[in-house]
Amino acid sequence: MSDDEADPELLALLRQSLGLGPGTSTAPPTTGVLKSAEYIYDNAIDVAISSDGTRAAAETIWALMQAKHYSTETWSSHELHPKTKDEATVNFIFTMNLLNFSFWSELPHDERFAIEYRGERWTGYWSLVAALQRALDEGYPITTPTFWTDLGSCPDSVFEHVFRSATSESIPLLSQRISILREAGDILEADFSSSPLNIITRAENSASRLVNLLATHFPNFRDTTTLAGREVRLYKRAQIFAADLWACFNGTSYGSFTDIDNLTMFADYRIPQMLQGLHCLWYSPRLESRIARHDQFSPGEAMEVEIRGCSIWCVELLRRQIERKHPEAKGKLNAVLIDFFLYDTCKEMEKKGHCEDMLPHHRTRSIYY
Ligand SMILES: Nc1nc2c(c(CN[C@H]3C=C[C@H](O)[C@@H]3O)cn2[C@@H]2O[C@H](COP(=O)(O)O)[C@@H](O)[C@H]2O)c(=O)[nH]1
Repeated sequence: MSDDEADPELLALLRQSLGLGPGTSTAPPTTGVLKSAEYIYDNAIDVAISSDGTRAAAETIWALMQAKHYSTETWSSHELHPKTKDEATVNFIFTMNLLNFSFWSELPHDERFAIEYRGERWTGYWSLVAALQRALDEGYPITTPTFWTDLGSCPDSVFEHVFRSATSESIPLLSQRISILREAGDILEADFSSSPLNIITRAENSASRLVNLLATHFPNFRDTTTLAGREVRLYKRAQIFAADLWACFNGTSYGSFTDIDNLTMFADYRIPQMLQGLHCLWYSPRLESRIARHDQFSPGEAMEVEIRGCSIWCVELLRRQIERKHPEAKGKLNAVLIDFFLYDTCKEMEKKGHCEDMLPHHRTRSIYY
């Protein structure tokens, strides 16, 4: 394991004691996520990857991405995503990715947690983005880290107001979301002068180093678990933070990374559903029946880890397959764009009711995704 794959926390302490800067390692930094994904795939029992399914899906995905001219520009085209290319948007993206987890609901669509904003009801990930935009419109500096730790101007009731639902269902894990913001505010003050920009600067244009810095300093980004006795890293929100910056800033300014292609797919609960629906992922009958009956999977149980890890590895195989068949894709395609494309496509299909006949996504209540 390269020293950037050693335990990031231990490494940071070691560097500090040696008086070295955080980014002094010579080896190109890696996060260890892709290696973890391959290990999970090699040891999985209830999840497998279909080579026929992956080959077919690679063609479909590439054709559709081409037809849609899918690129980093797509990120800013979403109505609710911030449009200015400045520090305020960096803070918005950081806040969003501290909270970008677990929106799923067992209630019927019109009863589930929703945020009313600009005359529309937003659910899922978009409910989070809408809540943050609405709070800013209402004058709450919700994307300013020093606000999160100011109990005088930001008691819990402010967060309850910011995330107030248009239905009787509250946002899932509200108390955890509040704790995450308060803790992140304290850590930012202690280690980064209360500015998320300073984390990006310290990453020295390396997306991997940015991911490792988040995992080292912020427990809520430390999305790791074990499988068959070995620690595995998934780092879903830490990676998507770097990816959102890259896409929002079109690979320039605060989104300029020399190693963006080292990021993997983000192990959430939507993309695995798409990969299974595209016949890339195969689930064992016992796993499929648990998902079909909306069983809750505990964070870290083998089946849940296998779904997440094999999804990451499957997108890596999709990327390799596309580049094998379409050499022109080299340098234009990476796991981030495939992931973003699959997420957006899944949401478009859901809007048209095309997800009804797909196996549901798996249910895990977790702050990590
Ligand atoms: N792998 C992956 N997971 C993603 C996203 C996004 C949104 N990304 C935006 C940025 C660029 C894209 O173009 C999207 O516009 C949210 N999620 C995750 O999904 C879950 C929410 O699902 P639902 O409840 O159905 O909205 C939850 O775990 C959330 O963390 C993604 O892109 N990739």
